[in-house]
Amino acid sequence: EQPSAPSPIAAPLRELPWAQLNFLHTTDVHGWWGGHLQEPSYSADWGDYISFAKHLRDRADADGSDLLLIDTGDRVEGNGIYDGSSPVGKFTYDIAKEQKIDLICSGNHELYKANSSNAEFYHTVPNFKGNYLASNLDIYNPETGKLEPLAARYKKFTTKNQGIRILAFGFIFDFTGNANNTIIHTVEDTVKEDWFKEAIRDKELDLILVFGHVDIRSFEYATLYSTIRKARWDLPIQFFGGHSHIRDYKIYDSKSVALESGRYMETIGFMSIDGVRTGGTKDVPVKPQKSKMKFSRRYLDNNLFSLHHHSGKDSKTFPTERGVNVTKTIDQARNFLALTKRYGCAPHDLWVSRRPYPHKESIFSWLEQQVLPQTIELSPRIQEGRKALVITNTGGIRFDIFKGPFTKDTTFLVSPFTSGIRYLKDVPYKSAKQLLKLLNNEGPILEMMEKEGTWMKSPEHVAARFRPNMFAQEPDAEILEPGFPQPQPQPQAPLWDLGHDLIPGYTTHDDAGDDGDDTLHSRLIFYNVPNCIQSTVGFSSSSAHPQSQPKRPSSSNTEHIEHVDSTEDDPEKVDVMFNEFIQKWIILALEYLGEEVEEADTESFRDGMSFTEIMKEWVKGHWDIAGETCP
Ligand SMILES: O=c1ccn([C@@H]2O[C@H](COP(=O)(O)O)[C@@H](O)[C@H]2O)c(=O)[nH]1
Repeated sequence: EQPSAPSPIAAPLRELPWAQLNFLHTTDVHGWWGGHLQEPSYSADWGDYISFAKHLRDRADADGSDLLLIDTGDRVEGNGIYDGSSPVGKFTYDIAKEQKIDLICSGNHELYKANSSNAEFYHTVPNFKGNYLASNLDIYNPETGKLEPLAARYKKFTTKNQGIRILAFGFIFDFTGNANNTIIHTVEDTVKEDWFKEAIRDKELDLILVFGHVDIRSFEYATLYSTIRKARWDLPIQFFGGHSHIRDYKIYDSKSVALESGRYMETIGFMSIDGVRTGGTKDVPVKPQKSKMKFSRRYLDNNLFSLHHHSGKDSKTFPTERGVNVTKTIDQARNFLALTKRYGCAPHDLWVSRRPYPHKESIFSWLEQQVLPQTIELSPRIQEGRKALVITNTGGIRFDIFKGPFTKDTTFLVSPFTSGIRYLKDVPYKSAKQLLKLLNNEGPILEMMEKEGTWMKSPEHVAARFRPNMFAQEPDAEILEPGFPQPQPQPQAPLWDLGHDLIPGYTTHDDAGDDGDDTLHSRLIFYNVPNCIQSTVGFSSSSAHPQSQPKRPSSSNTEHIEHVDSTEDDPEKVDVMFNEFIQKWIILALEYLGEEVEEADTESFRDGMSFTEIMKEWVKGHWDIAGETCP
């Protein structure tokens, strides 16, 4: 782990369900190679993961089983190690490649910008030569300009010890927000391709493995499952997914399941299968597929207490030379980038999902009530007496702020993106004031987003559309102030009786039940958030816009353009300001409201200064307590 990482706290653990064929799975790492330096439960780093995988590979070699490592994309954007270097990603590729990953693919974050997809072409694909798959992804070759698959469409291989013959595909969901140097073929189109149909008809197969940057409860995986199952009624099909940043496990049928392994190096997913047919090796005879196969999953908290336990090692025997070197490389990169440089001191925690919105400890309430209005009120147009509505998407905010030092690192963890704020001058207020509802509630904009698969919320929150019980019910307004709902102790399995005080953390409920997490935790409550929040700037406090602080985000189908109360102080026109990332949706929504606006009418705020920089400036100006100690 990194030198400043907090030590993990001992906790009751469930064992690894080790079997004939085993997998370790990472997804949505988003550059968190250094692990979590403020959270003991997730404080192991990529170097530790390298040591851990080595021990498990040795175990497989010793008992004749197999172990495969999988990563399902979104390795970039979300941490100073990636976003804080110039050019971005300077250290990322060399760190990532030190792990021996058997199957790897791209996520959407590798594809938002041409420079990151080209970096896949130049770095990740060759670094994982033969293991990178791109079943539905093409790139315009930056050397020749020709469109070609980013990597092989599929791969057939035989496992080292058991001789299991595996056909693997590496997909990305039907993403449409990519830069124009890549092309994504929809999954529906891809399964109709001759090469796909031929590949799955291969008779010399023991298992089909579909991994991808795809929500395991999505239409895309449902399509892949039904297509393959129709062709191969009895073959095991193992899915690995990602993108929605959650721990989840789906059972398709008795021979097909899917695992999703969280986000940000918080979780290492473990999966095992027993009863797979073996093609035979010199040590293992040909064995038929068992009529009753066994699939098991475990979500490991990524900390050294867990990793030592599951590898049967201790602090002396765990670190491998390669792992230690990678830990050092990460530390050197962090130092080079001065990620611990302090910009201010956060007076208390601010949460993305662990408090409802609005709430005094919601990161969105902080942005809405402090950062955005206090920044934008200084702009010349507001100083001249104009008013503005400032709208930003909640998905641009990626992580919590903990009480204490707010560093360069924190800046990128919270807001890694480069988009700035843009504005439309003098929009009729009668339309502008309807915007937030249109962006947040069901209606034409949400229908279009669903169709396109582009979202304004964070992936965790988007995932809730397939998982209706994911979030706590909206609490009543009364309980929001002055305190907040306390996590309830959860009745637990017998390990609870060992007398441990359980640490709050993931308590995953999935298709196999409640026993997937390796660490027994007390339950954390998560709350849903709207797509967008809005600040009002330049309004007198008595005429503050009614929608700036929704009491309860509404989900009614008819409310998206309902009448919003007018007051006498209503201006005739306001500036509509918004995060550049949602410009398309702002324009569409205004058009829907009857305004004639187009991209060319928008202007950049403060010469395109990124929202990330804006937040950093605010922290320096408001939370800087030079000389004072910061807890
Ligand atoms: O420039 C950007 C890029 C993305 N977002 C937000 O992130 C999600 C996608 O996140 P994943 O990790 O891929 O699931 C997207 O829906 C946006 O909400 C952004 O705000 N700005």
